[in-house]
Amino acid sequence: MRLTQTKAELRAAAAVRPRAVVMTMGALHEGHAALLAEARERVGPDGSVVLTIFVNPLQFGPSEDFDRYPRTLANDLAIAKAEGVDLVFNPSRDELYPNEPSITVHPGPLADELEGMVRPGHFAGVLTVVAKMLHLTAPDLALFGEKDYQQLTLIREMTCDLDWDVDIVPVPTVREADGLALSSRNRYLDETERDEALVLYRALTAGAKAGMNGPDAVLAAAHAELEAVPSVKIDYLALRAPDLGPVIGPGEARMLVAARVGTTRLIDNISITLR
Ligand SMILES: Nc1ncnc2c1ncn2[C@@H]1O[C@H](COP(=O)(O)OP(=O)(O)OP(=O)(O)O)[C@@H](O)[C@H]1O
Ligand SMILES: CC(C)(CO)[C@@H](O)C(=O)[O-]
Ligand code: BAL
Repeated sequence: MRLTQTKAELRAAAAVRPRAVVMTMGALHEGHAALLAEARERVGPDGSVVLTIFVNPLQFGPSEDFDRYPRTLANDLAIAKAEGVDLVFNPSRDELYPNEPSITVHPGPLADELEGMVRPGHFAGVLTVVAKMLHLTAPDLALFGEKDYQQLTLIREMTCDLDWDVDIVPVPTVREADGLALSSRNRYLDETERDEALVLYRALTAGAKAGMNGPDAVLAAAHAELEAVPSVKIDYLALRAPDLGPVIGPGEARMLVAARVGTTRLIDNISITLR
């Protein structure tokens, strides 16, 4: 496994194909490992898997956790090696953004909803760094977790609308045994908050069980669970079509939730079949 910190080294690295990229902000856990394992499986033993680790300042608001975001490079490299990663790209901020970029990606209206309503400008920052990483790594496929469902949807929109020849592969959310979605931010939670955080998954599964009774019943069931733990502050609970447009009739839908547990903001989502 090679570690590169410069764009020049990355570009010069052997152009083995097929090539898969997994983009992360580091602090790797089993959710990231699942993306890397899927990447390795898809490219086969002769293809290459590239992992990017970069805490992207562009996607954090001024009062968000950029400074305290966990940075655990030695442990990340050990996980990457165990998952058969060929190349890790871990640039510094100055390497990736030598100047404050004057041109950034301008996402469509979905970027102003849900996460975007609470984190204005977040998805412009995400899509800008994803665009840069796609150009720099020139992959055949790029894998993203369904845990960040709106991000995945917007990345698909970007590569489709801009005709980029890259396969965007979704990977299902990896959860703890009790259902909590793995997230680098879980390490901010103390013991009490860790228990409280489980209400997100309880709300989603209660909603999914109510799917046979229609959208209103789904939302009511999920709200009832969330309201039972008033210390958890809801940013949004939404039921959408799989492409995050409005729900239109029976069939597949997505329920998405974001909430604050103490000072930690968590997100999760689930697929729901509406009758
Ligand atoms: N539990 C998970 N299951 C599957 N994929 C995941 C999971 N958690 C993160 N990912 C995916 O890993 C990639 C990198 O995510 P990121 O580095 O932000 O990790 P994270 O755990 O989501 O961190 P954060 O706490 O900031 O949300 C994204 O595609 C994300 O969707
Ligand atoms: C896709 C990403 C690596 C861009 O910084 C980030 O938003 C993340 O980790 O999900
Ligand atoms: N996992 C999405 C990256 C972020 O929260 O900024």
